[in-house]
Amino acid sequence: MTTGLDIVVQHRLGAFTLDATLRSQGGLTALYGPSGSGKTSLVNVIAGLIRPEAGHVRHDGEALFDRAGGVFVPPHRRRIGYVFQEARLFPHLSVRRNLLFGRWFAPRGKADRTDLAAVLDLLGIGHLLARRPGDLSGGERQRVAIGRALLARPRLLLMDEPLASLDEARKAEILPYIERLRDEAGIPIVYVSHALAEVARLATTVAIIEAGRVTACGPAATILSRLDLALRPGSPEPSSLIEGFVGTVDPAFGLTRIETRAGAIEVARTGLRPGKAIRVRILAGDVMIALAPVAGISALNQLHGTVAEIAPSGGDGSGTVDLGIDCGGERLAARLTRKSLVTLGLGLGSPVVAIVKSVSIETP
Ligand SMILES: Nc1ncnc2c1ncn2[C@@H]1O[C@H](COP(=O)(O)OP(=O)(O)OP(=O)(O)O)[C@@H](O)[C@H]1O
Repeated sequence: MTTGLDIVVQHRLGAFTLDATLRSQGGLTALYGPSGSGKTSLVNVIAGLIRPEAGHVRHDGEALFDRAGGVFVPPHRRRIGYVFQEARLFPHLSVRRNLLFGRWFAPRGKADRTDLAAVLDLLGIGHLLARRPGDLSGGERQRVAIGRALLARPRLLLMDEPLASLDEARKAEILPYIERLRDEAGIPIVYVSHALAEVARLATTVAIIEAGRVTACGPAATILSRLDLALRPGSPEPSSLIEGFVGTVDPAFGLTRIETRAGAIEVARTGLRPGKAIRVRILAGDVMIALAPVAGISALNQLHGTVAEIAPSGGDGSGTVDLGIDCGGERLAARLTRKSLVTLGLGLGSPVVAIVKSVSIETP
């Protein structure tokens, strides 16, 4: 029997197409991607809230959905717990009754008192039983919502940005409980997030979702080392992903201006809708560093910034270094030789001009 999740789905939602393949083995699988990339849709497919046009969803070898085989297990029969962004507790019920409501859905005879005690202990919510949701902090409410889902004895737990509505302090408070859940409860978790730090901390497996497709999926360490949203010094080929929107188009030269916090970036592309949110990727090896703007050069894009990070790109003794350059709040990765670093006299805080040789568009 194949264990874990095995998903191949195609489904249209208006103008959006979900066309995703995902396989993961237990632990915590993070679905990571920008807003609107299809994370929630994929979770809804797993939960059975969306019936895809084609494909299959299998869990531990059992088909929950199989278009060709005519299988569709309804959501309430899937034994899948779902924790949303906001806790969705019943405001008029105590924490205890909210929790027991979850247990009501557990398969008969399987839930007993030990379950409740174990869940209270796991999530540190034993002292809250008599309170009502309105008297809890956001983090406590979320812990109760997780507890309610667990008490239904799910085979799989779906968590869709469960920390998104919490401030930094509350997030920090709840993260250790999610780690415990991952390590101790033995229930596989599918966890949606667009926060890299959260994914890096929690994920066993990472699936990157972009424009409805899973563009990378594998062990967290492998995928995160390829992830370039944050500069990752020492990775094989660091790059930067910069968010912006489509500005003016110059049809005469076939160029489009992308407005970003790092400054305007011209790309050799037309046909992009003005105002559309877009991301550009710049490979570290495509960035040259100068101490002042350079005239008489073919590169169109020169971004002003300061050196915020310097790290050797290979092991010690490597001839190259990776720089993290802060350009108006965006982080640009640049790879240059150690000799250039010394010749230019660069150190942390040095003002520089990043000359960008090539740019690719990430979200067409
Ligand atoms: N019922 C629907 N009809 C038409 N379009 C839809 C429908 N549901 C979702 N979409 C579109 O599908 C795309 C993916 O939405 P989804 O909520 O899955 O993204 P997401 O990655 O979870 O985003 P976020 O991080 O903002 O929650 C979006 O462009 C959304 O507008």
